Amino acid sequence: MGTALIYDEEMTKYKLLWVDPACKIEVPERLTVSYEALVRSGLSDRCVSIPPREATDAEILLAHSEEYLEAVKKTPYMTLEDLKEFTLQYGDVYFHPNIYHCAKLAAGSALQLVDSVMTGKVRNGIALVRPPGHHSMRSAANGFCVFNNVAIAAQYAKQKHGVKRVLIVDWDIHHGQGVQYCFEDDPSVLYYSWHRYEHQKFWPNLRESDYDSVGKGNGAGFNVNVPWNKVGMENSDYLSIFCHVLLPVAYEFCPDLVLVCAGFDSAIGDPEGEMCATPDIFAHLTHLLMNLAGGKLCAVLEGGYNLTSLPQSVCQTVQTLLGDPLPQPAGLRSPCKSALESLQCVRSAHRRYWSFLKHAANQPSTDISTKRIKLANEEEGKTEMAVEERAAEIKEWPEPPERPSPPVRCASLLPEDVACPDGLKLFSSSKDLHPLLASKLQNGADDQDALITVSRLYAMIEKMLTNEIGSGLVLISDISAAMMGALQDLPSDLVDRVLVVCVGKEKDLNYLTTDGKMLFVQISDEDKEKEKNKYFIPVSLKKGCSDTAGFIQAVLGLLLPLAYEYDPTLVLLVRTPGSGVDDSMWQQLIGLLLGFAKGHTLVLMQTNEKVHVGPTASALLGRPAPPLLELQTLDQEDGEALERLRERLQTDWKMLQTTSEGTE
Ligand SMILES: CC(O)(O)CCCCCNCCCN
Ligand SMILES: [Zn+2]
Repeated sequence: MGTALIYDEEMTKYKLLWVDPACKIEVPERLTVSYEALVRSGLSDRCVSIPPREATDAEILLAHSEEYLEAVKKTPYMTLEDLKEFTLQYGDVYFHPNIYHCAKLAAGSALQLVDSVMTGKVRNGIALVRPPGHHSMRSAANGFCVFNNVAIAAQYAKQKHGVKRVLIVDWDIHHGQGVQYCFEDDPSVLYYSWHRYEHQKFWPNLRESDYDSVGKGNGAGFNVNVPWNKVGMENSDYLSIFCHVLLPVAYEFCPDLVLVCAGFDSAIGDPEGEMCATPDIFAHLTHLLMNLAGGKLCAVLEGGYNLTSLPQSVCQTVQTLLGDPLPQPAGLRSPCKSALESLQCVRSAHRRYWSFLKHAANQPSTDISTKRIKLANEEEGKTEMAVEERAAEIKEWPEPPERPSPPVRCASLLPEDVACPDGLKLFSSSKDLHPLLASKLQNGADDQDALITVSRLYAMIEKMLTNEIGSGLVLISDISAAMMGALQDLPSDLVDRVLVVCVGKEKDLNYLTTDGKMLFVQISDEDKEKEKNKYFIPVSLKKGCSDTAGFIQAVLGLLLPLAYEYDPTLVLLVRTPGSGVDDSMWQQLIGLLLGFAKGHTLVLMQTNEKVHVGPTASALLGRPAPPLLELQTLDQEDGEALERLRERLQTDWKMLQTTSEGTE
C-alpha cells in the first residue's frame, strides 16, 4: 500500500497584508518550497496524490464553536481595515480575504488523509497545508492557526471511522495548546507534545504547557508535555525523549491511528525553534511511529520557517513513509542536562499513569519549576537578547545523506524444502568457500557444511554492506554452530560494528568480544547478570520473551537507546528455538531494528522454526507489524530489574540516562 500526498497551490494564496513582526515568517513560500522539493527529488511521483476538499461546517464544529465559525465566515467580505480590526482580538495570527477558504482546505486535507488511511486506500500519508492548526482553540484563532486541523481529524476519525484510540504526536517546536485543551479530559486521545518553553519564557508562555499538565479527570495521563528549557537541543535529545517517554506510553496506549502535528520548526536553522536537530532526524521520528496502529499514520504540516531545513525535513519524512532505508543516525551523544531534567520530570509526572514508567526516578531535587520562578524573578534585570541575534547563530548543516533503495530488498538463504516467501529473493552465492574462511579449512576445520553456511553468510553480509541487498533471512539447522562460526573472530574487514540481538537462550557465548566490534544484547529468561560487560548485555525477563510487556519495555527502554548510540553497520537478529516470543512482537522488533544500519538486518532462525518465516519475511519487507494485543501491565520485578540494569549501564551508554543526577 502506498503513501498519500495532499497538496494544492490554493493554500498558498493568502499572506500577511500589513506589518506585523510576529507573523511575517508565515509565508506562502513555506508550502511551495516543500512541495517543489518533493517534486524535484522524485518523491511526489512515488506518492498517491489525493486532492484536498473543504471541511464542512459540521466537521469544523467538531472542534470549534458556532459563534467562532460564524465570525470567521465573515472575513472574506471584510475590507483591509475590518480584517485588521478582526485580527486584533486574537494573538499572533493574521486574517486575509482568502484565509477562510484555505483554512477549510487545510482541515479538509487532514480529513481526506484520515479517510484514505482508514479505508485502506493508502498505508500512510502527509498533508502539506496552510494555515496550520494546533494553536487554534474552540473559539479563537491563534499562532497563525484558524481551524485546528489535527483536532478536527481526531474527532472525525473517532466519529466516522469508529477509531477507539488516537495518538497525536506533536513534534512542532511550539506547544499545541489548542489540541491540549480539546482533549485534556478525553482518554481516547493521547496528546504528546514537546516544545520550546524556557521556563515559560517562550511563546505562548503558558503555565499549562509544562510537564505537570498531565490531563484532567478521565483524561489524566493522556496529555504528555515535554518542555525544552534551553535552545540548541540535538538529535540525541529528541531520540532519548522518544525512547524513554513517548514510545513506552504509545505502546501501552496501543492506538489504532497515529496523527502527527508535523511542524518542522524543531529542525536546525529555524528562527522560532533555534534547535540543532538535523533534518534526517525526522526520518527516525517517523520510522519509530510507523510500527504503531498497524502503520496507519497521518502527518499534517504545522510550522517550519527556515526555507532550507523545512523542505529537507519534509523530504526525509516522506521518504520514510514510502519505506526507504533510513540514514544512519550518526554522531549521537549524551542528551544535555536540561533535556535530562525535562525527561526526568515528565517521567515522574506520568509514572502513576503508565506501567512502563512506574519505575521512573522521582522528580529532580532542583525541580525545574522552582527554576521557572527564580528565572522569572531575574527577568526584570536581564534584557532579552534580540531574537535576531540568537537566530543569527544559525549553524550550517550537511545535506541529508542519500537513502538509495537496494536492488534486492530482502534476500533469503533457505533449505530446499522451505518455499521462498513472496517478495524475498533466493540468495545464490558461489559454492566455493569464502576466502576469509579458506584459512580455517587449511587447519583442518572439521565441519564442512557448517563452514559452507558461514561462508554464504559472509557473502550475504558483503552484499548488504555494498547495498546490493537490504535485509536477509537465513534458516539454518543449528543456530549455535552458525553463530559460533560466523561470530568467532569475525573478520574485521568484513564489518566494523555488529549489533547482535539474541532473542531466547543461547548457551555458550565464548565468541563475545569486548573491543566494541560487536554489541551483544540478549533477551531471555536466563539471569546472566554477572557475565555482563559493556558489550554484552543480558536482559532477563522472569517469564522470558513471551512476556510482551517486559519484552517491549526491554526493546524500547534499553535496546533502542543502545542501538542509537552504538550506531551499528549491521544488525544480526537471532531467534533461538523455544524463545517463546510471539509473532507480532517479533515483527515489531524487526520493524524497529530496520531503522539501524541503513536497514541491513540479517535474521538467523533455526530450520525447525520455519513456521515463523512468513511473518518474519513480511516485517523484513517493511510491512507494518500488526498492533500488539492489549498489553498486560509490566511485571513489577522485571520492571525493577530493567530499571536497575539501565541505571548500571548508563555510565557506559549515555543514551540510557533518564535523569540529570550525575551529569556535569
Ligand atoms: C504552527 C506554529 O506552531 O509553528 C505557529 C507558531 C506561532 C508563533 C507565534 N509567535 C511568533 C513570534 C515571532 N518571533
Ligand atoms: Zn511551531
